[in-house]
Amino acid sequence: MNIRIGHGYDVHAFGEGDHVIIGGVRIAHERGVLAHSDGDVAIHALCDAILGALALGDIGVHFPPSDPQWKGADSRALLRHCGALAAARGWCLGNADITVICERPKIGPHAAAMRERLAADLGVAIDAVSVKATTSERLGFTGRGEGLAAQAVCLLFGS
Ligand SMILES: Nc1ccn([C@@H]2O[C@H](COP(=O)(O)O)[C@@H](O)[C@H]2O)c(=O)n1
Ligand SMILES: C[C@@]1(CO)OP(=O)(O)OP(=O)(O)OC[C@H]1O
Repeated sequence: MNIRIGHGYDVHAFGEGDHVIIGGVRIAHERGVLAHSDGDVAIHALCDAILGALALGDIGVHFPPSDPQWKGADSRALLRHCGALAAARGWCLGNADITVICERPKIGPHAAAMRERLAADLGVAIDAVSVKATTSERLGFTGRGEGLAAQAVCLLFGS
């Protein structure tokens, strides 16, 4: 069996707004995020992990921020596209593990819904997708509440 590993990282600064979208879940919040798309930091990191495992460049190559097509884009559609790129090359997702880094919002209450949506978009069982969170103990830009960050790793397997 062949296996591939991929890693992704993304950041979005907070801006005006009353909600954020993380892991495909809309969460009421006193700030929004600055983004060309819906600014889903967890999905962007996961897309980059999948693209990295495939050695197909990064999310900006496939969905350029300069392209009006992606303005306000639903990141779940981008994730489905990345999953399809893997499937077309004979790769299946073994598992993915995402860590969201922020003081707020709290991710824990939403993690199950995120896992469900991400697993559905990638056509895998929910136990193949993990969503975790950590603060950065008030240190750095996430600690100061200036934005959201996320890291993701994934394993692909193929015959
Ligand atoms: N945005 C966040 C951050 C953290 N959590 C949960 O709280 C736990 C403790 O966080 P520490 O940074 O103090 O280690 C963490 O393990 C998460 O379960 C969260 O839900 N949302
Ligand atoms: C998906 C895209 C499309 O503009 O979303 P953005 O909101 O620009 O987010 P970022 O993570 O900075 O870069 C990825 C982009 O390709």
